[in-house]
Formats: sequence, structure tokens, C-alpha cells
Amino acid sequence: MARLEDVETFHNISFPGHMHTQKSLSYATSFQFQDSDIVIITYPKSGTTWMQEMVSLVLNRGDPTLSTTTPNWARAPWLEHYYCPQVLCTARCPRVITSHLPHQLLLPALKASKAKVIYVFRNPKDVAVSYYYFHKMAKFLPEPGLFDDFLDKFLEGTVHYGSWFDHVNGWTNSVEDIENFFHITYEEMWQDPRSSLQRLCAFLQRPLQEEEVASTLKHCSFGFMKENAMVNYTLVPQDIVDHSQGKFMRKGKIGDWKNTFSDVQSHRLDTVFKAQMQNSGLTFIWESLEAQKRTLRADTQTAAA
Ligand SMILES: Nc1ncnc2c1ncn2[C@@H]1O[C@H](COP(=O)(O)OS(=O)(=O)O)[C@@H](OP(=O)(O)O)[C@H]1O
Repeated sequence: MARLEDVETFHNISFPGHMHTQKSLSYATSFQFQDSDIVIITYPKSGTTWMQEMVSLVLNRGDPTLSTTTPNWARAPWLEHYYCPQVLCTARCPRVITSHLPHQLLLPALKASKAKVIYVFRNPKDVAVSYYYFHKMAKFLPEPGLFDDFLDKFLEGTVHYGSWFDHVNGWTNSVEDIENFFHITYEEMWQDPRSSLQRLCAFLQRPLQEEEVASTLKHCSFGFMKENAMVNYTLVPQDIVDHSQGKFMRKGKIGDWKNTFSDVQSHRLDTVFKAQMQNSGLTFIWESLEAQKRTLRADTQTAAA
């Protein structure tokens, strides 16, 4: 199946040209946010769709009607995609807007408003693997080749949307610059969905009743989202996303990187991580809960011996 390989370069960062144009990227960077807007920002494959679903359910008090009838990209459109202006014309208030843009491109526009900004990030090893497999399916992304070659580009920051390290450093350092800023990790959402949801509700000032919380958690679970055609991307035509190559809702786990990374590749990422993230003060969860428990047990046994 042919690739839709056109590339847009904007401020030295490459973007898939099939969905972004100079005009749409300029539109995004000079966007006039409203104070009532809710803006979800992520590096690709970090939990965007999950947060779009969570926000949508919170705004609808756990009622899944919209989540099961309207695709996520229509409920929370990508600011930098060419179709955003048309979708925003009919958007309800508060508008929910999504972006993968790095902070240097979007911060000036956001600083000028009181929009509520949600930043979701995920450990870079799981991001790299998820992104790699998505490149195999998504015809608007370049053919990724071997994982080793893709990892080189990921570490150099020459993949589409730029460097994970710059993205996470940039946005997590923006707390001071943006009046209403909330950040959360994929791992936190995974390990403690209920308290993640409570934190989100508090930030959005949308408290939920217990049954609304239960419904939101149910519809945001990986199992539910995997089957929901409004979020699992099966609605996207085959010539844009080749569904025979994999699933968008692929595994939804912490620590899946271990099935793709070799020890050498893991060490390579660790080295770049150490160099670029050492001043970030951020800590990441790299392993599944089972692996964490195994390590803890082994440590306890060693200490007891
Ligand atoms: N509810 C829920 N629980 C756990 N994990 C989830 C959930 N929803 C989406 N996912 C996983 O998120 C990955 C896709 O990330 P994004 O939505 O950011 O992708 S995109 O940037 O919008 O293309 C992709 O991760 P991988 O499975 O590791 O590839 C999805 O499976």
C-alpha cells in the first residue's frame, strides 16, 4: 500500500504533510484561545486518546452517549490539523482542543489566555515502541524500517513532531508560564485511574458523583476503548491507516518496551535520557507493576540474606 509521505517542515520540526500544512501550522501557533478552552497536549503515543476520552466523559458527567457516537477527533480536534477550523466552528463550549506541538511553538499563544492546559506524558521507551508500531500502520508516517534505525531518529529528535526530550522538558517546565496547567503521566493514569480522574476533575472544577466516576472509569478502561470504534481508529480508511498491520489500541501497558528493546538499545536511550533529563526533576515508571513487585521481592530477599 502506497505511503502518503509528504513532509511539512515548520520551525525545523518535521510533520506529516498529509495532515499538516504551513497554513494549518501557522493557524495553530497564532491561535486565539478562549479562557474556557481545555487544551490537551501530548507527544505522540503518550495517552492522548485516553485523555480525550476522559475529558469528554468528565464534561458529560460520565454519560457515554457522545463517546459512543462521535469520533474523538471531532470531540477534541487537533489544533494543527488542516480540518481544525471547520470542526471548531461547531464545537460546544467548553471547546476541547488537542495538540502534539512542542512548547516553543504553542506557548506564546497559550500564555495569553487562561485556557486550562492538560499535559500527558509517558516513559520514552514505551513511547518509542508505540510510535514505531504506529509508523507501520499509519500511511502518513514514513516507513520505520528496523527498530534500531527508528530508535536512532527518536533519540536524535528527527521523527515527526520532534524530540521527546525537548517536548517533555519544555512543557513540564511551563508550569510557571501557564496560569491553569495540569500534568499527569500515562503511568499514573494506568496505576491509579481513580485518583488520576479525581485530580483531573478537581483541575477542571467538575466534581462527579460516585456513579458518574464509575461510568467514566469503565468507558476509559483499555478494554472498553479498544472496542469503541469512536476512539480505536478503525473508522479511519484503510489507505490512511492500514489496519492489517496492527491495532491503534495495541497493548496499553507499562513496560512493554522490554519486548522490543535489546539491552544495548535500552542502554542507548538511558544515556541520552541521563544527558537530557538530568535537570528535569522528573521521575518515570519504566516497569509493569508485576516487574516492580518482582524487583522489590528480589531486593527484600537480598537484604535478608
Ligand atoms: N485506556 C487506555 N489505557 C491504556 N493505554 C491506552 C488507553 N487508550 C489508549 N492507550 C494507549 O495509548 C497509546 C496511543 O497513544 P496516543 O493516543 O497518544 O496516540 S496518538 O498520538 O494520538 O496517535 C497506545 O499505546 P500502545 O498500546 O503501547 O501502542 C494505546 O494502546
